[in-house]
Amino acid sequence: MQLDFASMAILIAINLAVIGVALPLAMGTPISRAAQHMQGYFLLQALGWALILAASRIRGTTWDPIFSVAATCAASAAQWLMAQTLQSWLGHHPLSRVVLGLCVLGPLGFIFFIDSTAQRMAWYSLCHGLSIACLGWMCLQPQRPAAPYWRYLMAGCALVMSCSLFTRAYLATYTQWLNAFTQDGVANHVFAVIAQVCGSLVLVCMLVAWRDETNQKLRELAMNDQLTGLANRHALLQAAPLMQALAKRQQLPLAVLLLDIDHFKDVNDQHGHSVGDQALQLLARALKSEVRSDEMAARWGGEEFCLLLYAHPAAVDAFYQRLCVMVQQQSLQELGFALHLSGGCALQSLQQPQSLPQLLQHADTALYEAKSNGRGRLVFERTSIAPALAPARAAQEPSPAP
Ligand SMILES: Nc1nc2c(ncn2[C@@H]2O[C@H](COP(=O)(O)OP(=O)(O)OP(=O)(O)O)[C@@H](O)[C@H]2O)c(=O)[nH]1
Repeated sequence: MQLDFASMAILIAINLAVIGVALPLAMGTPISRAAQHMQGYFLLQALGWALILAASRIRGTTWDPIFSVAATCAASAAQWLMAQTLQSWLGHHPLSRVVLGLCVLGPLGFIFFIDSTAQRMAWYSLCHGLSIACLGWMCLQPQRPAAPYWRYLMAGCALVMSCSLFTRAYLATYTQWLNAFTQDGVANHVFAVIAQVCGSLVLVCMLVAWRDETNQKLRELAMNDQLTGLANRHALLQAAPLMQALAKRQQLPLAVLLLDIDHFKDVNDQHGHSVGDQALQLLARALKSEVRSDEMAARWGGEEFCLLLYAHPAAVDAFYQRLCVMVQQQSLQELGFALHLSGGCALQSLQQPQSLPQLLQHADTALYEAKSNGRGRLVFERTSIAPALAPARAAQEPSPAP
């Protein structure tokens, strides 16, 4: 079966136009600015192929050069839109100016060499190949790190495309083998297929990598507290059943510790809301440095933090003491006054494990008791297995107001 260039060009143009038109259906409307650029890329490429085909049908007439120049303009504009899409994803890159220059020089040189089919083709292929090589380099040297594997694949596609365009420029300049975009024969077919497959692959990679990144960011937003960078309540509630099950299976102690900054309202009132925010961030930093990687610290809400620790009561108590000293020292240094903490703790019974809401309820009751009894202390919930520690902590000095 023989496939002539005209049939192939028609198929490619229809294919690109359909992708361009259907893109909003796949991505959902309204589409982002980057997706609009991508849509423009497909539609302009389709237009470029249609114009090349039209020019080949009217060879020798005055319309031939006009259609041919219009085709190169469409392909160059598509190239520029691809660079724009890439930059929307990976950030602005200085090489984009070079791409813009090549996208302008390509059609200009094409007009300059308009009388020689081989020369104009060689020039345009060279400019196009260089600008695609620049896009490949932009994928390898992004302004911000992102999806390395997808970027390597995109850079590989760009390399294949630019090599095929340089080869085409060479063949057009030094051989009779290939001297027109529309010439029938294997060479042009191969170049057309490479351009379409690699061009589409680059854009698909961009879309998939971008979508993955966005999903990842959304997951992080849903699970993290924006002010402190700690896990949020939702993340803790998700992680807790697994930690409870692990503690039960391995017979580990599991403590639910609620921590609350004392007189935090006064911090805000006396020093301002931004200092209050700094105080929360300071405590979060201390928690991150003290809590082990298999345990969990989350901002429960306001100035209250919830911790899940694999620790016996004595270890929880030691943890609390260490944390209080650290937070007091750091807050004195950084904020000019000392922060004090109250804590309420409930322990999961190894014999009759309670549900997380029950444990939280018990920890909250213990925290309330710590607050009522003067603050600046850790209270264990009464049914927990460390009754001896509660009075010991209760003997502490109540924390002064900041
Ligand atoms: N700066 C800042 N303040 C917050 C934030 N979330 C909650 N707050 C403040 O935290 C304060 C909590 O006040 P209270 O519940 O009365 O607690 P408290 O003053 O610490 O009193 P005790 O807990 O009884 O010692 C309120 O003034 C809230 O406005 C936040 O993200 N940033």
